Amino acid sequence: MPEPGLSPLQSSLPTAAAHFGTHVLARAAAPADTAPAAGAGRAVVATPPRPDPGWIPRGPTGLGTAALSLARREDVPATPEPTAPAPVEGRPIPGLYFHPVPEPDPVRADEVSRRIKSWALDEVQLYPDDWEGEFDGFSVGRYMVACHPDAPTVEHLMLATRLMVAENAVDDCYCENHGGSPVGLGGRLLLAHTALDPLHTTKEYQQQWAESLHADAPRRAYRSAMEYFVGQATPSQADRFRHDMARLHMGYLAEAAWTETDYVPEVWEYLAMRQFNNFRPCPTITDTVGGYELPADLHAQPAMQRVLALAGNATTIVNDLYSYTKELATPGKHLNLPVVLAEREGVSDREGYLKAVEVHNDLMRDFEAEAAALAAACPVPTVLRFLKGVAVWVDGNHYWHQTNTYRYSLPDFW
Ligand SMILES: CC(C)=CCC/C(C)=C(\C)COP(=O)(O)OP(=O)(O)O
Ligand SMILES: [Mg+2]
Repeated sequence: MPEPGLSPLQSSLPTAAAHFGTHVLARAAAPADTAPAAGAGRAVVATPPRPDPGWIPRGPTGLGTAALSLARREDVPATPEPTAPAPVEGRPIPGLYFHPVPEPDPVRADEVSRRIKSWALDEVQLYPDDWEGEFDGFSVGRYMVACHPDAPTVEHLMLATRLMVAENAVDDCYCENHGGSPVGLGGRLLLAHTALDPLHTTKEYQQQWAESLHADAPRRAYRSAMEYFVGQATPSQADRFRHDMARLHMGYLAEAAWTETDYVPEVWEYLAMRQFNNFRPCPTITDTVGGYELPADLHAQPAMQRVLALAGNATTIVNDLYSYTKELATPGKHLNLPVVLAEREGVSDREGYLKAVEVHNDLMRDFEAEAAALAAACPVPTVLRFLKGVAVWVDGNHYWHQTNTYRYSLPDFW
């Protein structure tokens, strides 16, 4: 049984780590530019964050071990005075089960914001001038710093940040409101997917393909972000990511097919589509961003796959809830869980929304229970750290949605 006040994951993971006792590597000193430690508060309602419980295995310490660790200090400019954390804006959805996170380190967030803008403008020519406000309003630096508090350096954070921006560019420009359309989407996605999973063909055609990767902003972004990622990830981490992205693209295609035929899926069908059109590619790179590797066979075990699916689903329904009013305001019917519930179960918009909150909460609780069970059954340090990384990503994702008042606002249902 979980201790009172702790989620099942919180209470079982330290136990599992303690089981490993002397095998767990000593904690490496956190770099000066790191955000608050990964032990975010894990209570149901907003409570002050807990300190790092200290059970997350870090890199080796001691004389001569610095070269073994990716967790080096880094050249992020120090602020002369400690910067007071910005107050959290935006209110959480009433009744939503979530865990508050420590305010992301503003120095890191600013540095990631600076580097990502320079990448977007100078390296991949991502957007025209008049999209700048929207790019800034996305606040991707704060997002990624909140989701990856254990990243050893800003460059590790940049791996996740470039991919996040590229993924959103593909969604916006191919599928949604920046010129996207369901018509012809399959062809566009397939060709963009080759920026992640390269074409191997004859010399004659290889060149044309290579040039195509520079033909539009989504492909330039995918190509470049993947090049950086592959430079840091192991081959199996890169392959894991490609698999998750193929899942994502399949989800986009199902959503587009339903839009084209005006089909409103049954609730379970919608949930199946949203399991693929999903944030999953983001938490599953937590080990690469953290500078370690969850071995492929441990990632592939069915219990881990279930945990990842549940985590991805909870994070994605969070998006459906926070983006509900934004999506209502777009032309045509935008599918999200509250809309599908209201239509398919014949309830009011408000009841559909409130039921979607319950679906989310059940997914979150299942995720936490399954993660705790896996941690107890397989208390390997990389498994424990990875599970923690996924849980922290889930919490950081909620934080970003709640606080991104530029992008999201809540409906008037309470
Ligand atoms: C970052 C990433 C892998 C995104 C893939 C899918 C995606 C864009 C989401 C899960 C977000 O959902 P949605 O398209 O509804 O986004 P907004 O509501 O427009 O923020
Ligand atoms: Mg949405």
